Amino acid sequence: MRIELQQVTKKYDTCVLKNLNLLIEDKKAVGIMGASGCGKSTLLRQLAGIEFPEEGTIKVNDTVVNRETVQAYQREIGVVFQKHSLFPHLTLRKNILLILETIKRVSPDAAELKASGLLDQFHLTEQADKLPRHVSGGQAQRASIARALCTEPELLFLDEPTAALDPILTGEVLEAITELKHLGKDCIFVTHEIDFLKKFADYFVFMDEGEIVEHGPAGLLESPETKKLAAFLRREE
Ligand SMILES: Nc1ncnc2c1ncn2[C@@H]1O[C@H](COP(=O)(O)OP(=O)(O)OP(=O)(O)O)[C@@H](O)[C@H]1O
Repeated sequence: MRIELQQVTKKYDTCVLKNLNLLIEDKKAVGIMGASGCGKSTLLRQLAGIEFPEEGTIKVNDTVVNRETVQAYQREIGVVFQKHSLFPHLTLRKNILLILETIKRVSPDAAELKASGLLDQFHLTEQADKLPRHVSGGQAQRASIARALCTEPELLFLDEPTAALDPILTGEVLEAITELKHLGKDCIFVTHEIDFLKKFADYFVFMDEGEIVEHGPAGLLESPETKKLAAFLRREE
């Protein structure tokens, strides 16, 4: 994937992203890390076109992400949030079928086949016909990942997908995320799971108070240049 940020500024009550500049090329899995409240999820939302910055330009692969391009762009990406975003009144299977039939406009038979394949891949066959509230948080989150994949996006955004889970379910979901790599999907991943990130990501972005303090490939975590990143990594150990 290729990500380019030029002078990106996002304000709510205060300035949350402060003049971000970044160029990442030819990476498969980018991890965004930093202390709570530093702006990681806000950056991810701008990259996914869920919100737009007040200033600056965001380019992901060949698309300048803005209000004009966002509709087509969002058909090409998948997003998984902290808490699963499944429709509560639909079974796991129907959550996937709905997306396939309405967004991808595939025939009911083809949709059934695709949904069953994805549910099987994420070890959810036994839960396929249950409602989200009748499965575990980890299973629901795995179903969210399966649903995000059903439109066959090349690029997936994951915003702390394990934040709401206990350690066992976290392990389960992280395993499912590892699958994404085998599937050849590009991922942009916000997480507190630094150990997992070390194994998963091939590029790291470290943020602090709305700024990108350091970014680079794996060596970044072994020999941080700034005291801020060194301190952050010590705290996370
Ligand atoms: N919709 C919003 N309206 C107002 N302020 C917001 C909004 N979303 C985020 N913020 C504020 O922006 C700052 C950055 O939040 P963000 O969620 O991006 O941080 P984060 O690094 O992802 O944090 P965490 O790791 O705790 O999820 C915080 O101070 C937060 O309170």
